[in-house]
Amino acid sequence: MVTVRAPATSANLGSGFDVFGLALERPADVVRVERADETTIEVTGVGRQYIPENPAKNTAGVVAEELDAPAHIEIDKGVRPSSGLGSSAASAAAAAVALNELYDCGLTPTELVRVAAEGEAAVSGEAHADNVAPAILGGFTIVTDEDVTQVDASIPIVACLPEIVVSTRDARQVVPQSVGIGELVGTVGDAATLTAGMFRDDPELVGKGLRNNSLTGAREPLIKGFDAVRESALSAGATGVAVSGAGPSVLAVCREGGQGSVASAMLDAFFDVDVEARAYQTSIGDGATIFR
Ligand SMILES: Nc1ncnc2c1ncn2[C@@H]1O[C@H](COP(=O)(O)OP(=O)(O)OP(=O)(O)O)[C@@H](O)[C@H]1O
Ligand SMILES: N[C@@H](CCO)C(=O)O
Repeated sequence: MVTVRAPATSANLGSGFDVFGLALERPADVVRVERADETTIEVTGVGRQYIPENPAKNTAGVVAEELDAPAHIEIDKGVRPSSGLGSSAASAAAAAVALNELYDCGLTPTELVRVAAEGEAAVSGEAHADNVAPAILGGFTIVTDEDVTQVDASIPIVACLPEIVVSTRDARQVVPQSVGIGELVGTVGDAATLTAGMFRDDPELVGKGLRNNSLTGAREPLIKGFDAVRESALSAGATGVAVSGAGPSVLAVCREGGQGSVASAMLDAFFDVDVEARAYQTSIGDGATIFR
């Protein structure tokens, strides 16, 4: 039996649609695998009623099929599904790392990212790896068709999750299919600024890189109260705010020790538009961890 904890993640970060991702210290999924003749899945924890136990429809089951590693898989969900915090990716990442260990497959962490991305494809229709990469590798990650690059980074974060459901599949429909040259130039500038900030552990630069972006910004209207929540977070000291992944979570980058006031400002702003929410005061953290 092997048990793995894989963290929640936040993808896109404004300027890095389908490219950037970061691991959060919390929340996380815990997945336990045991060898079996055929794959079965049991789900407990937050939002379990929305998660299929049919292995063909669960990201962890798809990973078991990809690795040809049948197992009884117990998933304890800490990351709410359809949260924008990489819920489906946390299970896929934890299952990939756990099954690689259980069956001694010998895959490298980067190879496991590609396997876990197939689990994501089963639920969102496309094998984007921007959540599974940080869920496995930790820190800040940059995913392209050819490569996965990981950078250790330490930045304070608030991830505010409202009681709204946005599915990744639906949120991908609102992203524009093309952008103009001016927008492209701005996006490259923001992405480069954010990346420099990650290397320097500099919340000011990372926050600047989250600036409003026409691709990921197209999702803001799907989140009731988004503009007010962003303004409140910035007034409370956040250096930048963006939709987390496909939403509805809202990510705020904070200065050292600034998470408390930013979290409470974001919760108040959601409350003012009658939306219940919870805020994780966290920071960029480690990837999947095996418990022996
Ligand atoms: N193990 C799993 N954990 C969570 N959701 C799963 C799992 N397997 C399948 N799903 C399905 O995936 C969907 C949730 O994935 P989705 O990508 O929409 O949310 P998310 O992972 O929280 O968001 P994002 O990718 O934007 O961060 C739900 O429909 C859920 O039923
Ligand atoms: N890059 C993905 C992340 C969500 O899974 C998207 O924004 O659709």
